[in-house]
Amino acid sequence: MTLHVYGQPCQSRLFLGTARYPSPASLGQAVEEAKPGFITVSLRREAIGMGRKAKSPHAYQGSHGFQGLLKAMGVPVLPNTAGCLSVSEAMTTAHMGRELFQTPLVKLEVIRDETTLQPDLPGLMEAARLLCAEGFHVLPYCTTDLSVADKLMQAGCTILMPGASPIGAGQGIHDPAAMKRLRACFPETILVADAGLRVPSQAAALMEWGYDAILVNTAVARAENPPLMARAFAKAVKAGRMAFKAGPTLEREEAVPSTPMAGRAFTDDTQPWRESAHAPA
Ligand SMILES: CC(=O)[C@@H](O)[C@H](O)COP(=O)(O)O
Repeated sequence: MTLHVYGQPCQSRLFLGTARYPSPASLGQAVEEAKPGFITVSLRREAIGMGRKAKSPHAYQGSHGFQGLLKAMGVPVLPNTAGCLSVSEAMTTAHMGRELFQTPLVKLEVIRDETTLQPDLPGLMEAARLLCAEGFHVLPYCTTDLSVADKLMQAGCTILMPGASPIGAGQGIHDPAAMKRLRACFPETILVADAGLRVPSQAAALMEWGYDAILVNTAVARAENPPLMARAFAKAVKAGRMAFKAGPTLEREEAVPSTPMAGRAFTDDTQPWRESAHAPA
């Protein structure tokens, strides 16, 4: 089943960040290898020749080279508000993204501070409310907090992007139970696991738990061989999704003999083998 992001079909369940690559060629090759569903672009950090406090789309006129590169990749762009420290800054950046890339989509980040890069949750909820009311299609970078998820959904978000661990730190999945709980509590919501992944097995695990997609940047961009790592993540996301659809067996506390009893070669009805909720076809 194809993933749709606010009605837009995705060619892949891997979304790729475009920052911190060693060169434009390396970024281009990584995108070529991963064939991601989206590439996400930080207006504040990526636009060439831009001051950090740029407030007008005209400040991005010097970024034609980078925009040309993005266009050449032929992958839908998801503008993001990475690095925005306030609601107003995130709103301004979202408007610039809409104008530059002609899309209502925005990956919304409102961060508390530049050291931890943790989401400022009250700010995030407020910005999400305002942007959704303006017709933006908002993908909020959030935590696994269930009440925050409720509020973001009430604001009009149909997709959530919970962080697995701090952005750029490569610490993997800090709290697997919380990631699984969010999945279980919001079975109909599109969940894109975001931030902190280091190796493809972590992306595969999240997909096995039923996450709909993965966003990764640093693990690919700062790998020794970014295109190869991009390809590895793409394969892991596919494998994880396939395993989820196949319906993994339950983990058990005790051993269960795998040798069948005489006359019962193909079934063992005394054992529940899977969760009752099955993966979609
Ligand atoms: C580019 C982007 O959106 C990042 O802010 C994102 O959260 C990815 O995090 P990693 O760099 O840890 O993969």
